[in-house]
Formats: sequence, structure tokens, C-alpha cells
Amino acid sequence: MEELLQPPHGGGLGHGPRDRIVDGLATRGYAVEPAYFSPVLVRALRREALLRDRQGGFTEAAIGRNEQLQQNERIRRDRTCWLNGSTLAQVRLLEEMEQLRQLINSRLFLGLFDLESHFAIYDPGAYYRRHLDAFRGDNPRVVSVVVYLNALWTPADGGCLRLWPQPDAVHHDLDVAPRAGSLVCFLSEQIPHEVLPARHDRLSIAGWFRRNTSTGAWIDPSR
Ligand SMILES: O=C(O)CCC(=O)C(=O)O
Ligand SMILES: [Fe+2]
Repeated sequence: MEELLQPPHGGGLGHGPRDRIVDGLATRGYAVEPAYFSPVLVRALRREALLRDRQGGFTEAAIGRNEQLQQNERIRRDRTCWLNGSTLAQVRLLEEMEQLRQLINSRLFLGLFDLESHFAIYDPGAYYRRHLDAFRGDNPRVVSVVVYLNALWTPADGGCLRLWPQPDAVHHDLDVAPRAGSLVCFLSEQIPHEVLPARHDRLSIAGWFRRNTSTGAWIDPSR
């Protein structure tokens, strides 16, 4: 439990994992950091996701917001459960994300305001077809983040996140294995991506740093 409380990258002076994430976002639009989160934290988050699933806390994922909300098996087949900051492991994860948010804002001026995030479980065979997390103007999501919770993942297990940094490229550019502790960040409006079918349960936390779209009269809900 003690390790959960230790900041993974405290005191970095410009060359640590957090800085590499910011540099990647600035230069390529995405960044991948293996082993960003400690095995202890990842195990705690994984246990929590599995417990919540047993308690029926996950629902079929939906596409779109508000009136456009729809469930579409042809596009995605994962199950999700929103983080609510109620456990030490979540608090620890969200604290790190907050550090990252502040660094991104101070270096890239993206005006990131908050984070919404959910656990996701892809059952064997589940996938998420190529998509963008936000379209210009219609969605406050600016930077997407994904944390993987799968120990002992091998190439034969499938389930890679496929990024398309050049959206028009015919051949894919980059596959990321969903290995425990890895963190992936990318610009939500710019990087198409997909989740390839996995052969085992694939656990992750997907989140989005959002700009503030609230006005005095309208409070933007965080999902
Ligand atoms: O789990 C992943 O690797 C990515 C998930 C994703 O693209 C999404 O939830 O929008
Ligand atoms: Fe996505």
C-alpha cells in the first residue's frame, strides 16, 4: 500500500517521462511511455476494475453524447465504468494525471481544464474500430490518455492500440501493446486510432483532458 503513495516521477527536471509525453504531443501529436505507472498501482487498479465488474458496475460502451448517444456493436464492443476518485489507487492515478495536465498546460498552452476517465474491459474478441475521439468544435476532448492494466501480455494476445499519426497513410504506423503500466497520450482531434481484437480480457483506463466549455448558464457535464 505504501508504494501507492509514492509519486512515480517526482522532482523531474525536464527529462523525465512526463516531459517526454509533452515533447511527443508537441512534435508528433502522440507519446507512448512504457512502465509509466508502478506495478503496485496497476495491480490495485486492475483488482478494482475486476471487483466493480463482478458487482455489475460496467455498462456497454456508447458512442456520442446526449441525444446522439447510441450503442453500436459494429464500431466498438467494450464495457466501461467511470472513475469517481473513491479509492486510494484512483486518487493516486488522478494525482499523476493532474501533474501531467499542469505540465502540458504550462508548456503547450492547451487550456486543459479537467479529466474524465473510465475503466474499460474488452472481452475476448472485442475491438474498437478506427475513430477519432473528438471532431473539431463539437467535443471538448483535447488530449486522450490510455493506461493499460494487463500483466504478462504477449504479441499473440492481440489487442494492440493502432495509431495513425498520418491519417492518410495506407499502411498503419504504430501498434502499442496494452502492457501493464504503459501510458499513451495523443491529440484527440488529430490522431485516428483503433483497438484490435484481443484474445484475452483486456483492461485499461481511457481518459480525456477537456477544455472548459461551461458558461454561466450551461455547466458542461463530464461525460
Ligand atoms: O484502449 C485503447 O487502447 C483505446 C481506447 C479508445 O480508443 C477509446 O476508448 O476511445
Ligand atoms: Fe479512442
